[in-house]
Amino acid sequence: MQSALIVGKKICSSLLLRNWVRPLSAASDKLTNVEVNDKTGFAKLTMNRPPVNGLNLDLLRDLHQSIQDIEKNKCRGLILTSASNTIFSAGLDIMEMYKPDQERLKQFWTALQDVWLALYGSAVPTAAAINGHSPAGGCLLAASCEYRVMLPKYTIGLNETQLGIVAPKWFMSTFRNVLPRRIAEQALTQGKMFTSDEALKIGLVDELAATKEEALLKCEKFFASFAKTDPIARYLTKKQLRHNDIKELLDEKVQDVENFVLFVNQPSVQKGLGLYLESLKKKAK
Ligand SMILES: CCCCCCCCC/C=C/C(=O)SCCNC(=O)CCNC(=O)[C@H](O)C(C)(C)COP(=O)(O)OP(=O)(O)OC[C@H]1O[C@@H](n2cnc3c(N)ncnc32)[C@H](O)[C@@H]1OP(=O)(O)O
Repeated sequence: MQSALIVGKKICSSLLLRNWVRPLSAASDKLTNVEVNDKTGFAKLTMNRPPVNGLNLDLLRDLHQSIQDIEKNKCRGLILTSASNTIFSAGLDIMEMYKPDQERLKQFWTALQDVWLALYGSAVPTAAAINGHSPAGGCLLAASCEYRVMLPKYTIGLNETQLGIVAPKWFMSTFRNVLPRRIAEQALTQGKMFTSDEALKIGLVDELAATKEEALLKCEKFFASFAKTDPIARYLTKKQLRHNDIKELLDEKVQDVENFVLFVNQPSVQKGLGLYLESLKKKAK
């Protein structure tokens, strides 16, 4: 592989002697972990924020950094997955939105925008190995990738309307990029969570796999399908197809943060989030 290491160079080169999988990021306290296969050039980006990979400010910043590192290293594919055995990601960490610190709330939404822009617009081919439940923000991350492989008996979807929340435009365009418009409209208005089988049927995921290992292999097979394409032509094609969605957010990025802050601070929204958090905690008892 041609890529140059940018993080943890010494650790990585010593690892290379005994193992062809090297970590791109060396810090042990990170909420994401990146491993690059030097034979294939494929990077596995693993979210690791127990118990549910709730997307808080720190995880979002970490994800953004990792996506940028993978991109700078000119990896040949990025597979997004989870360290949990049952949850891909529970979506946005509701604690970031409930009784929030106002400055942090802005940073939080900006970090989510940045992750989406980096992942949805990535020059590197992207795939998600969805090895657990994937509601809301978790579904957004998976749907931002170019290919999805899911394990059976989990659920995935943009459930915002069920929480009394309106998904922003760029969540919706991500769904519309994957699903036929009519199905996207129904799914979004119903806030529907799909089982793995249902998700396969409507095309929200591309394949099912029995195990995480099989899911990772299927993602790699997807990357291998580009073997005969020119990487730059491939990227420019993807870029043009996704251009309008990305431009729409870039043009309204600051306004979008303001809309979010205004929305979250509404007393009725705060009340709804509080009740939802309580219901999640009661369920855990
Ligand atoms: C105009 C523009 C306007 C803009 C308008 C604004 C748009 C906002 C868009 C919002 C996007 C989102 O992603 S909103 C987030 C939506 N996410 C969800 O609805 C998922 C909710 N969670 C679940 O369904 C489940 O937890 C699930 C993920 C399946 C895992 O189930 P399990 O039984 O394995 O685990 P649980 O016992 O439920 O959860 C373990 C612990 O994690 C906590 N937990 C679970 N999900 C959590 C979450 N998302 N945030 C915080 N905490 C969470 C639980 O309370 C438990 O806490 P303890 O009891 O303390 O251990």
